[in-house]
Amino acid sequence: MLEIRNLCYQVEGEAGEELGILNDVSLTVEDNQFVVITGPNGGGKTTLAKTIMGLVKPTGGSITWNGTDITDLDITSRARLGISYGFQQPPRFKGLRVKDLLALAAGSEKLTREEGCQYLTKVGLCAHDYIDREVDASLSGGEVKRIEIATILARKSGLMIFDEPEAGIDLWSFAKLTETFRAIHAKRQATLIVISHQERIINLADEIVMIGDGKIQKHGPKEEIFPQILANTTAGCSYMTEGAN
Ligand SMILES: Nc1ncnc2c1ncn2[C@@H]1O[C@H](COP(=O)(O)OP(=O)(O)OP(=O)(O)O)[C@@H](O)[C@H]1O
Repeated sequence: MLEIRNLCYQVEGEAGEELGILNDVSLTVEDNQFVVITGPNGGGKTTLAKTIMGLVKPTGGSITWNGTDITDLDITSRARLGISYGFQQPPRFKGLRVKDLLALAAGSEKLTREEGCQYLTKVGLCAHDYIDREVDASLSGGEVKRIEIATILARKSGLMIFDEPEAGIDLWSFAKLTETFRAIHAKRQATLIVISHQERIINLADEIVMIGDGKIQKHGPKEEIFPQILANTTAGCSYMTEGAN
């Protein structure tokens, strides 16, 4: 179980003022739940994901994973406890091949070529074309992104966090990816936290968390929250509700 209590992340603005990026965020995610975090741009979604992963150090509050307080643990220690994060803009590693990256992710388990290929297939990549390729600048953004998602799957983490996995991915690969998320969830293999604006991903969720202005604006079962979000997309904007005229 993931327990986030009163999490705050404040930074100093250009004029020396305090900016609250996350403001008193509390959230409990039960094991093997599929939670989608959504909300307006700049609301604080990525920052929240990064605090869970250990890439951003909160200025207040606590994060507990399966009873262990991980608030002050570094990213490596959190990864050892089974927490994985997929970047919005994944890094590339010169000299490393896709199969090496997947084997590194799988850790102590020996990863066969066939298993490596299966992970690539799950993210919509034609496995035999990619397994021996170097993870360098010759790969497109969408290819790198899918390879990174494949490494997260190979890690078999207890908590997988994906930041906008749909970004830069074509429709066919996206369909394959949503099917992979659905299958992980159906087998209750991991807790999934996915930052997304995509209806197809939101539809897979057990729960939706809507974040705006660094706060949780809404949180509840998909059946309850999703209709509210859809109804609110035009609220407050007279141009969208009344037309341009
Ligand atoms: N270190 C920082 N210093 C100043 N501002 C920051 C810092 N980190 C984040 N922000 C600001 O905090 C806000 C939240 O950023 P974050 O990336 O978490 O939003 P998001 O909800 O993931 O947005 P998007 O949907 O556009 O990806 C943004 O306005 C961002 O510019």
